[in-house]
Amino acid sequence: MAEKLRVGIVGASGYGGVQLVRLLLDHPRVEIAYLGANQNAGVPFGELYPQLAHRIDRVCEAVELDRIVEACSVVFLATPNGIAYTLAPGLLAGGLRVFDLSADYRFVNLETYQSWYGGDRHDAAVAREAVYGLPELYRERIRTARLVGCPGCYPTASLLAAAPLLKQGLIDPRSLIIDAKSGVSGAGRTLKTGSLFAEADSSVAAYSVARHRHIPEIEQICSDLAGMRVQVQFTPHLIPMARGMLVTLYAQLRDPGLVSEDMLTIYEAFYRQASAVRVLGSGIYPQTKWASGTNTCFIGLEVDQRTERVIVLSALDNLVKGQSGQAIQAMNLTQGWEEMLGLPAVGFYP
Ligand SMILES: NC(=O)C1=CN([C@@H]2O[C@H](COP(=O)(O)OP(=O)(O)OC[C@H]3O[C@@H](n4cnc5c(N)ncnc54)[C@H](OP(=O)(O)O)[C@@H]3O)[C@@H](O)[C@H]2O)C=CC1
Ligand SMILES: CC(=O)N[C@@H](CCC(=O)OP(=O)(O)O)C(=O)O
Repeated sequence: MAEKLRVGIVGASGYGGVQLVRLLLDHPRVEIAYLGANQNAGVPFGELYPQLAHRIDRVCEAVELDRIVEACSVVFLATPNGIAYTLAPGLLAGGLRVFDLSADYRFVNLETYQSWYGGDRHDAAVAREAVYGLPELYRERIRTARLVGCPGCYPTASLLAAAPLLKQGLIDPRSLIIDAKSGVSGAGRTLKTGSLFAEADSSVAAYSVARHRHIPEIEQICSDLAGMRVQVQFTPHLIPMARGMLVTLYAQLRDPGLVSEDMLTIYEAFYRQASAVRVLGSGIYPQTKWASGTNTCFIGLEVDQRTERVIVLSALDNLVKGQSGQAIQAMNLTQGWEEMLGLPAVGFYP
């Protein structure tokens, strides 16, 4: 049996971190060699997450570059925006492969990043090397990447819903409207008033309307797919559940003669090789519950012949296909392993 790949997780104490631990503990080809945290540095992981204490006996360490380079061949950065770009240059120089779960390495243009996220960046050469980590769209580039900027939940659910339409020129790209709903874990484990039970329970609300930070990221990839500049209307909502995401996308068809069955055939062909995407049959619309705990994105659609619009629905688990699972899927590709190795495809349902 080949030696196991030594992987590290920076931000192990957060929601993304604990998902990575959960999934990597059951991955047959890796061993967890390092866990890093910030305020929780020095705390045994099993104390933070007693439900995993019987599976992993590691302390969350302070984030020190030399220690990570010495311990690992691959590292996942599950940290808030603005941390990865301080670490990735040193980790790459130390010979590691880096999978960043934050937004730091998702942008081709660093000025776009800085105008939406702020920060003072001096890592342009490293950023140029980064590959956008959505395997369904950039599989071949990911295979050879040393640095992968993994997309988060909203861009993943939105782009998987939109990609066949844009790539094949089926819609007027200016008509794209994306309505998205996220469970509260999307906001991370850090304390925030909006994530309190009394705020989020029994209530639904939109936020960051017309100014959410995922707009430029979604537009960047939509433009790449369409071969022209695309602007989208994107509205996120917080809904009272712990995990899960549902996107409803609307767009005006170029050919009003297309019916739902034609469109389903197009989507099925587009995602035939994509083991993390399931295109549902006619009249079946996805539920977040089906995707819970899995690295699968479920897609359903309908053409409304009255309005000449297509409506595409996509559901995923924000913490798995929308975050940690996606990063592991990218790691599998860089190692030449089966893309879904170690990743659950069957949900908890109900
Ligand atoms: N939650 C989600 O659904 C998704 C999140 N993402 C992205 O993934 C990343 C992680 O998100 P999430 O897991 O939700 O976040 P959490 O808030 O749950 O966890 C953040 C983690 O980062 C650590 N951290 C904070 N500051 C530093 C620092 N200065 N140096 C090193 N580590 C630090 C924290 O350590 P400590 O606890 O010790 O302070 C903690 O482990 C974010 O960039 C987020 O945008 C992407 C897709 C979906
Ligand atoms: C509910 C909630 O607060 N969600 C987060 C999405 C987190 C995420 O996915 O962030 P990145 O893709 O940028 O890493 C938000 O709206 O900012």
